[in-house]
This record gives sequence, C-alpha cells and structure tokens, in this order.
Amino acid sequence: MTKLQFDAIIIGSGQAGTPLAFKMASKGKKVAFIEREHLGGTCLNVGCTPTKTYVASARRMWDAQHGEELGVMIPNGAKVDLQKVKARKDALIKGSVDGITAGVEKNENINFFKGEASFSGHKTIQVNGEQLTAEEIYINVGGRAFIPEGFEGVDYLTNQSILQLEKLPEHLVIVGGSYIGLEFGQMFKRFGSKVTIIERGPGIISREDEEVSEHIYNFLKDEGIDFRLNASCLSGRQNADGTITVKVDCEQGPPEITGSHLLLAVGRTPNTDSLNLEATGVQSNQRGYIQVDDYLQTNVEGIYALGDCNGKGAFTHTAYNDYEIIAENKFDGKNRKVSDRILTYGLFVDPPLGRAGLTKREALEKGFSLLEAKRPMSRISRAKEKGETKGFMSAIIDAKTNKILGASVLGVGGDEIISSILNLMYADAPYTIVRDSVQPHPTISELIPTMLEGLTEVS
Ligand SMILES: Cc1cc2nc3c(=O)[nH]c(=O)nc-3n(C[C@H](O)[C@H](O)[C@H](O)COP(=O)(O)OP(=O)(O)OC[C@H]3O[C@@H](n4cnc5c(N)ncnc54)[C@H](O)[C@@H]3O)c2cc1C
Ligand SMILES: NC(=O)c1ccc[n+]([C@@H]2O[C@H](COP(=O)([O-])OP(=O)(O)OC[C@H]3O[C@@H](n4cnc5c(N)ncnc54)[C@H](O)[C@@H]3O)[C@@H](O)[C@H]2O)c1
Repeated sequence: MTKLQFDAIIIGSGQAGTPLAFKMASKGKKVAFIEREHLGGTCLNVGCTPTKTYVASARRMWDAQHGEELGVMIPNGAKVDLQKVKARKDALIKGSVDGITAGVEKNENINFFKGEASFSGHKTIQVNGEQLTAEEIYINVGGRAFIPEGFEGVDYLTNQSILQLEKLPEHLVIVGGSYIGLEFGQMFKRFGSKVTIIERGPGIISREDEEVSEHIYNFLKDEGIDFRLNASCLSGRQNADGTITVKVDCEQGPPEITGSHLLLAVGRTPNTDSLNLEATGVQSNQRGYIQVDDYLQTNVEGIYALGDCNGKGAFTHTAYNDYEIIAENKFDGKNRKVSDRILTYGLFVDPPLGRAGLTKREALEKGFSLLEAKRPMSRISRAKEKGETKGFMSAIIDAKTNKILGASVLGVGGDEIISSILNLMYADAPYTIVRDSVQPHPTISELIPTMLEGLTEVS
C-alpha cells in the first residue's frame, strides 16, 4: 500500500497538538493531524473548561444561599437546574470546538484524520485503513480516567460521563479525594446532592502539605461533605433499584456505602496503550508514560511526546508549554527545556488553592534550610471585608540564597494571586524584592510583603 507522505504527523488534538498543527502549517509544513474523539482534547471537552463552568454555577448557588451574612436577604428556594448548567457548559465548549474545527478545515496545509492512530512500522502510522509517514511525529494523546479492578458491571461515572448528567444525583459517592474528586465533590454538594468522598490515604490531596490538606478538608466538611479517610475502596456492586454500593475497607465507619451515583476519581492513565509503540521502538515506562528528554524527544530521533502522555506534567499549561518548547526551538532558534519550568497549578475548590514550586515537605526532603512566611486570611483586611476568611498564604524560602522555593495561596483569589509569587521565582530574584514593594490597598496581595517580613526558621 502506498504511504501518504507528510512533513509532520501529530497524533491527538490536545493542548499541545492543536497549536502545533497550526504553527507547523503556518510555516508551510504539510501536516497530518489525527484525533479519535473531540477536537480540542481533554481540557476543553471534559476537563478544565466544563469543570470550571460548573464551579462558577456552584459558586453562584452558594452566594444565593449565603447572602444573609453580608446583610443581603435573598428569599430561600434557590435551586440548581442541572440541565441549564450543562447547556451553558455545552455552548461554551461548542464555541471553542467550532473555532478549532473551522481553522483546521480551511487550512490547506493541515490534513485532518478523524480516527484512532497507531504505529504500523518505523515512523509509519495507520489510521482509518490509510498508512501515513513523516520524518517528524508528535504524540499528544493525553490520558483518561484510571478504572481500578472491582468495578466491572457497575454503572460508574468518570470525569467525562458525569458531565453528561442532566438530573442531580441524590447521593454522589466519589472514590478518590484528590484534585478531580474534590472539585466535583464540592460543586455537586453545592448543587444540592449528598456527597461522600472515600479516600485511601489518611488525608485528602496527599501531594500537598498537611496544613493545606487539613484546611481544605475542614471547609469541605463544614459544607456538609462526608469523608471516609484511610479507606480503600475495594469494589462496587450495582443494586436492583439502580443504586450502587461501594465496599470499603476501613478502620472506622460501616463497611459499605450506598449511593445513587458513583464517580471514580482515582487518577489518570496515559492513552499510549493503543498506539502500538513497539512498531517504531518508542519506549514508555511501566505506567505507560512515554520517556522523553529535556527537549521532549523520545528515544527515537524525530519522534516526540507532548502533554500528559510524557508524564512530565499533568496540566493544560504544562502541555501548552511542551508545544512552546517544540515550536520555539524548531522555528525561533531558542533553547527552551522542560527543566526550565517551575511547577504551578490551581485547585479550583472554593476558596481556591494556588500553588507554585516545592511543598515544604519536598523542600525539607531535598535538604534545604528553610525559612517560612505565613499569614492566615483571617488577618487580611480585604478577606474580612469580603467575608471570606478561610485559608492562608505561605511561602518557603531558601535560607542560603533568600530565593522563594515554593508557595501556597489558599483563600479568596488564591488561584490568581499565586502568579505574583511565581513571577518572582521566574525572575530568580530574592524574596526581599517583594517584601520591600508597595502593593495596592485593599487587596489580598498587599499582605504578601507583610507576610514576608515575619520569617520563621523551619526545623
Ligand atoms: C476533570 C478534569 C479537570 C481538569 N482541570 C484542569 C485545570 O483546571 N487546569 C489544568 O491545567 N488542567 C486540568 N486538567 C488536566 C488537563 O485537562 C490536561 O492536563 C490536559 O488536557 C492535557 O492535555 P494534552 O495535550 O496532554 O492532551 P489531551 O487534552 O488529553 O488530548 C489528547 C487527545 O488525543 C486524543 N487521542 C488519544 N489517543 C489517540 C489516538 N490513538 N489517535 C488519535 N487521537 C488520540 C484524545 O482523544 C484527546 O483528544 C483537568 C483534567 C480533568 C480530567
Ligand atoms: N485544578 C487542576 O489543575 C486539575 C483538576 C482536576 C484534575 N487535574 C489533573 O488530573 C490528575 C488526576 O486527578 P485525580 O484526582 O483523578 O487523581 P490523583 O492521582 O491526584 O488522586 C487519586 C486519589 O485517589 C486515591 N485512591 C486511589 N485508589 C483508591 C481506592 N481504591 N480507594 C480510595 N481512594 C483511592 C488516591 O489516594 C489519591 O488521593 C491530577 O494529577 C491533575 O493533574 C487537574
């Protein structure tokens, strides 16, 4: 069979593959662009965009129920119409997907293939019965929800299917108390569902420092979410009445929990299993993540892996940065590397968490001598004025260099405020630059300099 020849093949239209296809095409390269499901990938269709749209609806519901504290008497009876929440989300996504689709269709250098790609030989891809080849192949296949054993025959939900619901779950049981479980848990509780979160670890979001984990646990518990910690979720059972029972191995509480719906949020798995990587000799690790160097190249010259599937990031901004690394090194003569990136992300519970750099635990494990700055939101005027005093902000500083190694801003605006600390970290400047700065009043950020005036040694 004749192979269709391209300058580049891009597998997956995620946060890296999509901009890369347009960039390559703008440089006159003939590109084969392959997507098996939705154009725009996880973030746009079943990840960031829909969840943050729902978080906004959940927040509006919360505001409607909590006016009285601020002297605003809102009549009782606020109700969430999940059909309308979903319709708003669907319209928002459609606008973006339509934009990408139109851009792909009218681009003469992009040949779009709607289908599942896999390797059939050295630098050869098969899709929809066609064979394609190129000297450069970019793999951007992302990941999907990991489904543990024991849930066969159970009508469980994932991050994807839960976003299709049009009727509110009466009792949503969530297995996994981490980023996905907590965001969905809080929004559905605010929408009006009963929510139980089962987490295997002794605390939620185990990658965070204990203090962050405890604060979020406490405010979610105060909102009425039930938690089962130290609880391994062993299996699920579909009942005749449509409910689902989850068998829980736990020191405390009943051994089973029955709910109307079950969301599995126990991590992600890369979509590399169907790529037949062996056919071209690309190596992946035991968990299926493709191994790449600092420039995102695999062990096979000319084949690159970008985004979640390379295991070097798990966020939209890290996938997009992978695109920038490839594009700017290739076309702009730059020398950008994955290792230049500082870890940062938000957790969009309300109030949100903004994170940058190392946690305190990680910094201590790495042997740094640490200074710590911390300030509770309850001691920040603007937070008090807003009536939103949950959380705190903190930073850890290398005692030898005075550079900030990491920061957490958990509280109102934390997802935005973190950037001011992140920018200082990118500038590689000492914390004293911000400590001695003047910030506008009244803001949460104006207390960052004050926070940095009171450092304590971490032992
Ligand atoms: C519920 C949820 C909420 C999230 N919220 C946030 C957030 O707030 N902020 C944040 O930064 N990140 C968030 N993330 C993570 C973010 O969505 C991902 O990190 C990001 O989408 C990764 O992009 P990517 O480019 O690696 O690939 P993806 O966006 O996953 O795209 C990969 C694409 O490849 C396609 N594909 C796979 N295999 C093949 C094949 N063999 N052939 C053809 N096509 C294929 C897939 O269909 C998919 O469209 C969230 C994730 C989830 C699940
Ligand atoms: N705000 C954001 O940027 C955002 C939001 C959502 C998701 N994401 C991305 O999605 C990724 C995946 O998130 P996630 O929350 O699904 O996974 P995760 O890997 O962060 O956490 C999975 C959780 O499930 C628990 N668990 C595993 N098996 C269990 C069992 N049998 N019983 C009970 N608990 C069990 C683990 O202890 C862990 O706390 C994140 O790493 C993140 O990169 C990002």
